[in-house]
Amino acid sequence: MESSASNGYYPVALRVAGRRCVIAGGGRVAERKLNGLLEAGADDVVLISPDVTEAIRRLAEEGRIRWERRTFIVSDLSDAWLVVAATSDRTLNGLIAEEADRHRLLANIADDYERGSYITPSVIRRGRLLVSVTATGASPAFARALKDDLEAKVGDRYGMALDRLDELRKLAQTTLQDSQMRLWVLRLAAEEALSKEWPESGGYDASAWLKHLVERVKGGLHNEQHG
Ligand SMILES: C[C@@]1(CC(=O)O)C2=NC(=C\c3[nH]c(c(CCC(=O)O)c3CC(=O)O)Cc3[nH]c(c(CC(=O)O)c3CCC(=O)O)/C=C3\N/C(=C\2)[C@@H](CCC(=O)O)[C@]3(C)CC(=O)O)/[C@H]1CCC(=O)O
Ligand SMILES: NC(=O)c1ccc[n+]([C@@H]2O[C@H](COP(=O)([O-])OP(=O)(O)OC[C@H]3O[C@@H](n4cnc5c(N)ncnc54)[C@H](O)[C@@H]3O)[C@@H](O)[C@H]2O)c1
Repeated sequence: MESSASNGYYPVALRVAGRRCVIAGGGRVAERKLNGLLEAGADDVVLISPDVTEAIRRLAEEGRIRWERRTFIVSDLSDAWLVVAATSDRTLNGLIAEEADRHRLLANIADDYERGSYITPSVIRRGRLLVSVTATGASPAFARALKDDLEAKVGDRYGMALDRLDELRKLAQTTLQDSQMRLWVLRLAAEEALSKEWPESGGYDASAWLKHLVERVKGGLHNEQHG
């Protein structure tokens, strides 16, 4: 198989805030998946397990999640949008996989990932930037090691650059009517932002940057026409 051939996974970034996420199980794996959901802004998490780790117990006490101290039942899926099956009961995890498909829910099955509809990548977050790495089940340890390696290369400055690009893009959308010009300007801005060392504070002016980019694009067009 060619290395570029499909590995059977379609990457997405999910908006979990305001959507019910149900976790079955309260061990080490459930805790890791829970932390991932909370980092992503999940605010309606129900975790069902007769016992939980210390960290999960604390999150429940703080009101960040709802912990139901009992065994999981299939009807727990009825209000769910996403489910994580992370119990030590293989039969139950398999049943959750089947029921999740019947209910058209996104499901992560921790002990048998091929039965679930999604797997969890290893992630780097820098403000608006989200880099996610997955070895699609071949080696979770490799996904983590590659993420650690990339982490050193993806600096905090990317987060700041994206805040500025966001501001610039909004300004360009309201002030540049010519869509071709807008496209060139935004592509050039992205290139500049990637290579630029931004000053930590001050010295940033979206209008001035936009003006400079428009001039660069016009300069390039001028050269193309006369070159
Ligand atoms: C990335 C990460 C995200 C997260 O969990 O948040 C994640 N596993 C992480 C760590 C990790 N997990 C395991 C080890 C031990 C070493 C090893 O086995 O390699 C380590 C390493 C460690 O702990 O350092 C054991 C393990 N994992 C799975 C199984 C069951 C199976 O294969 O069926 C078993 C065997 C259980 C057993 O033997 O009993 C399954 C999955 N684990 C996945 C994700 C999904 C695909 C990942 C991919 O390939 O990209 C997938 C398929 C489904 C899913 O869970 O979504 C997170 C690192 C987060 C970070 O730190 O950045
Ligand atoms: N996907 C991954 O990243 C990954 C990594 C390691 C292990 N695993 C697998 O994930 C599973 C969980 O691993 P762990 O280390 O968290 O195990 P664990 O034994 O620490 O935790 C299991 C949890 O399941 C709960 N549980 C058991 N039966 C239940 C039921 N009927 N209803 C609700 N909760 C129930 C227990 O109370 C406990 O909290 C195992 O099958 C393991 O092989 C997956």
